[in-house]
Amino acid sequence: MAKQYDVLFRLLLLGDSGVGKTCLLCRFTDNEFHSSHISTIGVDFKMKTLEIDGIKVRIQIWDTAGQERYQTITKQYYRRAQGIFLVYDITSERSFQHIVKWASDVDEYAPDKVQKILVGNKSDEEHKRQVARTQGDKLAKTYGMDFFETSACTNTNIKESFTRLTELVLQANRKELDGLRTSINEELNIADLEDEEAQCDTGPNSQKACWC
Ligand SMILES: Nc1nc2c(ncn2[C@@H]2O[C@H](COP(=O)(O)OP(=O)(O)OP(=O)(O)O)[C@@H](O)[C@H]2O)c(=O)[nH]1
Repeated sequence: MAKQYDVLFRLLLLGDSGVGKTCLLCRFTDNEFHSSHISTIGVDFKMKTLEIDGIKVRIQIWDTAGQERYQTITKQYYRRAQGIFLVYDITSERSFQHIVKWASDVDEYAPDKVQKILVGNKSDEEHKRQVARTQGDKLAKTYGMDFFETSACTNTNIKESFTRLTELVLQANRKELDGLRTSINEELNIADLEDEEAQCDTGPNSQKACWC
């Protein structure tokens, strides 16, 4: 049976309760949007496979509870993440201010190599905006992160932001990736040889054409 994926990465969604982490995930994996807010309890995850540069990347995306009371549990998931979304809600100045706290938790608990991007969600709610796009841009630059304004509601920049973080994780794991490419190529070469051998064995002029 063909391999379903070449590499597996873990991504984590962090941010205050209600910024839309679960909705971002549901939109990305199932193309669904729920208007009700049912707070995540602890952590939950969903999977999706993306193909980047010919590599099938399986991503396991962990959705964490934004509520303070679950922080002890959720922090245990930081250290196994290769990529992190820091999410705020563009209609909540408070959720934007808290990004500093989320980022400092990431510095403390996640691996040094972890890749991060900043996401300002609910961009469809322009009339309620409290955080200017330039503020998001500026903060992202301070941290050296990419920045996306998204809407899980209108499906804006969802695929783009998940793909971008996955690309960054792939780049950061380039060494392992090159090893993977070699083994993929070796597998392909072996498969080619096997095909050739099969043709030699079964071809009509196998005695004449075959050198093996
Ligand atoms: N208008 C709008 N509403 C959104 C968007 N994303 C999420 N919401 C709404 O915001 C509320 C909270 O969304 P959730 O995805 O449950 O938030 P969360 O960050 O996972 O919350 P916790 O699990 O408590 O940490 C829900 O009522 C969603 O429908 C969006 O892009 N636009």
